[in-house]
Amino acid sequence: MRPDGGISPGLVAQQRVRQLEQKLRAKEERIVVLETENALLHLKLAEFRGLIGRDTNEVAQLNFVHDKQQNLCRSTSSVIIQVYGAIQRLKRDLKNLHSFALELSRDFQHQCKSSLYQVLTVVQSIQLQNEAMQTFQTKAFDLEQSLQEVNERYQQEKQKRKILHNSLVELRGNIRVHCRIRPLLPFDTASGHSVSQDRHRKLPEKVAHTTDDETVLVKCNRPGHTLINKTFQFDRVYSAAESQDTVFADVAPLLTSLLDGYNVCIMAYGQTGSGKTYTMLGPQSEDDVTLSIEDEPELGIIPRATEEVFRLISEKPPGSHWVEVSVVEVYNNEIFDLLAKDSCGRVFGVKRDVVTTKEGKSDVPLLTYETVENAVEFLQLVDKGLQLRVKHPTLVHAHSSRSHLVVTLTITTKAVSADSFAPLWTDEQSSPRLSKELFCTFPQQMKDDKLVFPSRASSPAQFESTEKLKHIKTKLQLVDLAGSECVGMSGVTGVALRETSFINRSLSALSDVLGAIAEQRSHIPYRNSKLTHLLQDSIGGNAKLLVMLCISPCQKYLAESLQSLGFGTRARQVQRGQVKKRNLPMSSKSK
Ligand SMILES: Nc1ncnc2c1ncn2[C@@H]1O[C@H](COP(=O)(O)OP(=O)(O)OP(=O)(O)O)[C@@H](O)[C@H]1O
Repeated sequence: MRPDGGISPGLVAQQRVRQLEQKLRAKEERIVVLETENALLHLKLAEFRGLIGRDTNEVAQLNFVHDKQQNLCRSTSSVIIQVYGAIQRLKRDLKNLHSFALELSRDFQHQCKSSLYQVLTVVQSIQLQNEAMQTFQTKAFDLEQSLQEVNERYQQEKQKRKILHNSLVELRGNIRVHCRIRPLLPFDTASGHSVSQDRHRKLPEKVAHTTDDETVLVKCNRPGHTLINKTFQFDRVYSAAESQDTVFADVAPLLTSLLDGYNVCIMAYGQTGSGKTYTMLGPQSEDDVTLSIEDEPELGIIPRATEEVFRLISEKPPGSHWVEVSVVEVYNNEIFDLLAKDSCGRVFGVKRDVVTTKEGKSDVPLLTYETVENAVEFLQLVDKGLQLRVKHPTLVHAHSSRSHLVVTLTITTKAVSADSFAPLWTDEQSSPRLSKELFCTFPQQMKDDKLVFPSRASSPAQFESTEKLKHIKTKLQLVDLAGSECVGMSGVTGVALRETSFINRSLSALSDVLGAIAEQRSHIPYRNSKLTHLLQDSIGGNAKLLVMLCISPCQKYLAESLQSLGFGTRARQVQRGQVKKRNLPMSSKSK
């Protein structure tokens, strides 16, 4: 140190060196530290470089991934853009849809409202209808009740009508005689010219007239001859103008009786050409005898009666009745079966015989019976039979029938045993009577199938005879008699004369039978001719007979007309009175 108290420069330099040395040492230490740190940093750098090397790969990979992601992002963006566009469109659609749905919903609401309104209206109208229906138901119930009452009354009235009908028919007698005067016809003039066309020729004189519908007046005043002025009364008289319809209208009630259990016979009697065949069958041309339902206005009693029978049957319980037909002709007192067939099925007339069964009824063994179900089938059968009927020209007309034609409809009625018989007949006034009568009067017959079912192998009646069911048979015999002419008038000789003689004999036998019935003789000579024998069940006794007298109005046939009117008058003498139903044993009468 210096006396002035100041610090020498050496010292200051020393201090300075010491300080610098200290600083150096501190710097060196610092350098060591820094070198250490540097070394460490180098290490770290190396480490980091290593890491960087690794990371560079990773970065490359990441870059790759990044690129990919960017690509992905780009494609995603485009997808997103597309999706966005789609979403926008969807939004628009949704918006449209929404507005459409709104519109729809408004419509729906509107429709709902109107439907509801309609439903309400319908419900209201248904309610009204228901009320009306209830009123109707009440009315219908009332009506049903009154209908039932009316029906009951109708059934009662129907039964009363039946009683009245049968009483009326019974009061009219079991033999009725009607007379039909035919119009003048071309063959009435000698030349055969038409009556209306041949104005210059003198018209044939008419001698037979109707004065009312029950009286025939025959008036003839020829110079040199006795005056004839006679009236004849019959149950009904038809003028020339009266139609087939009118004639049948009076016949039809008998058919009701047929189904009530009576045998019925309708026969046309008269001289040749007087209109018997016309009345019974209808008009027939020379070469064609075919009957047809189409010729309706001209049809005669036989086709009409058959139609009526089928109509009446149709009102009965189904299957309770069936109809069989036989067609025979009685020629020269022989019976010919006009429905018999040869082995080839051709129809030809076969001779048959008529016998009396032990019950006193007439039967024709082996006679052909055909079951028919309607009038058309029936007409076809009758047509076949008519083809075989014997006809010859006479002086009166060209196709005169030389045989008696007998068409028989046998109606079989199914009836169950006595205790259950009534139900089948519930609609018939006569049913209780008939059933009672059948089972009281004919117990033997009901037991004896031979009576109820005569010898017919093919008959359904016979088939069912062993069953509990029993059958009642009634017969409708429709007869077109051969002409009752005088021999001189018909102008026949030889074989034809023989025919005429047989015809007249059988008609005379018929007249005798009616006479015997009229006189209530104990013996009725049915067996004097095949004709009367055949018709035995339908004439007299309990049967109803209608004789249709056919006469010509011409003076030329005066004698024949008077003869026919006489026959009719005789037939009419038959005592009127209660008619018993069919099937009474007739043994005492028919011998
Ligand atoms: N009421 C009538 N109306 C129109 N024509 C009739 C009438 N009656 C008969 N005739 C006609 O007279 C002719 C002779 O009649 P029909 O053949 O019926 O006589 P018939 O009595 O049966 O004769 P026959 O006994 O000879 O067979 C026939 O041409 C027929 O058409």
